[in-house]
Amino acid sequence: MATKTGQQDKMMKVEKGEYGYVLEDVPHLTDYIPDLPTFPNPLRFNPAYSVVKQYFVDVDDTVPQKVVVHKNSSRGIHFRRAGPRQKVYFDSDEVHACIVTCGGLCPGLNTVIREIVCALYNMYGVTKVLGIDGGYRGFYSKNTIPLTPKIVNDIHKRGGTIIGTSRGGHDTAKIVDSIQDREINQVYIIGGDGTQRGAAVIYEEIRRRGLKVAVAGIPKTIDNDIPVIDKSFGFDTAVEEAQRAINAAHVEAESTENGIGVVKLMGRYSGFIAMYATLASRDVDLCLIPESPFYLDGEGGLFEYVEKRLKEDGHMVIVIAEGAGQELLSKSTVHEKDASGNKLLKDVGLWISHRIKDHFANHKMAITLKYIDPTYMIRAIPSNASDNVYCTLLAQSCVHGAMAGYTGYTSGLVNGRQTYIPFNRITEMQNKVVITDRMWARLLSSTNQPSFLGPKDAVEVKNEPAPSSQLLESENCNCEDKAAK
Ligand SMILES: Nc1ncnc2c1ncn2[C@@H]1O[C@H](COP(=O)(O)OP(=O)(O)O)[C@@H](O)[C@H]1O
Ligand SMILES: O=P(O)(O)OC[C@H]1O[C@](O)(COP(=O)(O)O)[C@@H](O)[C@@H]1O
Ligand SMILES: [Mg+2]
Repeated sequence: MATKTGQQDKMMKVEKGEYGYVLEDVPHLTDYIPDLPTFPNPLRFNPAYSVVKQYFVDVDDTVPQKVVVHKNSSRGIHFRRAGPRQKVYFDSDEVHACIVTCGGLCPGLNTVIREIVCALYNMYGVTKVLGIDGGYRGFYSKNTIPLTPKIVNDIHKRGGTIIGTSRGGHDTAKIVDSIQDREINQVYIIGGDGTQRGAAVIYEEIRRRGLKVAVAGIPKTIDNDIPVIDKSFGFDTAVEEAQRAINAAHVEAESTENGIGVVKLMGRYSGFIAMYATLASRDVDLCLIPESPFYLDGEGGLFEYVEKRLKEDGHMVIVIAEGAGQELLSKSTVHEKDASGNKLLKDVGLWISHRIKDHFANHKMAITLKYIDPTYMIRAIPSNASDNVYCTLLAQSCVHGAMAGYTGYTSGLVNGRQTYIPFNRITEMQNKVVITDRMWARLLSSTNQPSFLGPKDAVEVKNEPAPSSQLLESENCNCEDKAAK
């Protein structure tokens, strides 16, 4: 995985305070363009917002990364609180914004686009907003789409992204040339870990050229593998939609003798969708994710467990994340890659279905197995009600930040508060299910599945340093170690 570039290291803004307080701050246009003029925030006169007490965020407001503390804990890492500021660094007439969506689809993309456009128009009186057609490469190879509140009015009811998306094709110099040529001064970039890495280098190049252009990211991925943030938008919608496939698998399985329903869900490197869909459903007997290796044959293996379940219940449901068990499918360490450099996966759902069928055929036990692959159906849909609200807050926070002159940040929810997070914190690692955490233990206890760990493996896994995961209890978060450094 790519990590911090030398440039990013140099540009990190870290401020320390009393009792171990650390602010991992985001860049501001005035860091490299001194004496920029400021303007009073037009929201002062907005009838909807002017009645709110303390509507503007205090310049010193920050949000802690870790909220579970002990009496003597140090205060730890904080991020700048998102929201409107008293002063803005762009005159409304001067703003020329653009929006781009990159990477795989995710429910809520259209809602985020809609709400960025509406926030710019309705809150800040901005009237020039462009959609970049088809992801990063659209900056230099395609036409743009003018975006107005009228054009985006109904788009949140549709899946996908009205401005298109793509993988690959990131040429930083050409993208920044295009931003300069079109006189764009606010760039809103919606995408996952790859996209945010791309945004970080675009920001660096813009800063190198000394341009007054704010670069703001909004994290997107249904895999929910972006670190630091509580969860990514669209994740809830995807988990909800996955229930339909699991229900179908359960109905098919329990309607026949020794019925097995297998459902494959997305999750390239992390099993959050599979884990949450399983926990929500209660009909799942076995959930397999990339973070938890498993084996098929012998004592404590998958076949033994399937046989036990069939003998006890007469049917079972298996949920498998697409990235699970890839090492069993192919011993090769050379993988095909997509245009963005992501590993292309083999179909583990089909593979496991065949292996289970072969096993029971060899053991002369009749089973009926149905394999359901709803992969793209759970992401090519509009976002649900709660994701819609979440997308709105993310989009508005992102716009407030750019208007206030912040740049080089991703907007994200941290412990229920909107924040601005420096790009490097989003791109330096990936969020994963922690299999020594309580959430995975809850799953094991709800499915009754084996952990596939012998006593020796269990001790080893327990002793491994735990990666940080915002969806999980914070004692497994390694943020404190970082703050202490
Ligand atoms: N390390 C990187 N540096 C610059 N651009 C990148 C990097 N990784 C990915 N990108 C660009 O980001 C875009 C989306 O990346 P991708 O991995 O497909 O999706 P996601 O952002 O959802 O993870 C692509 O256009 C890709 O070229
Ligand atoms: O077929 P595609 O479009 O490459 O998408 C497949 C991948 O997209 C994802 O849904 C999410 O990936 P990104 O977050 O990188 O966009 C993965 O779970 C899945 O492996
Ligand atoms: Mg990705």
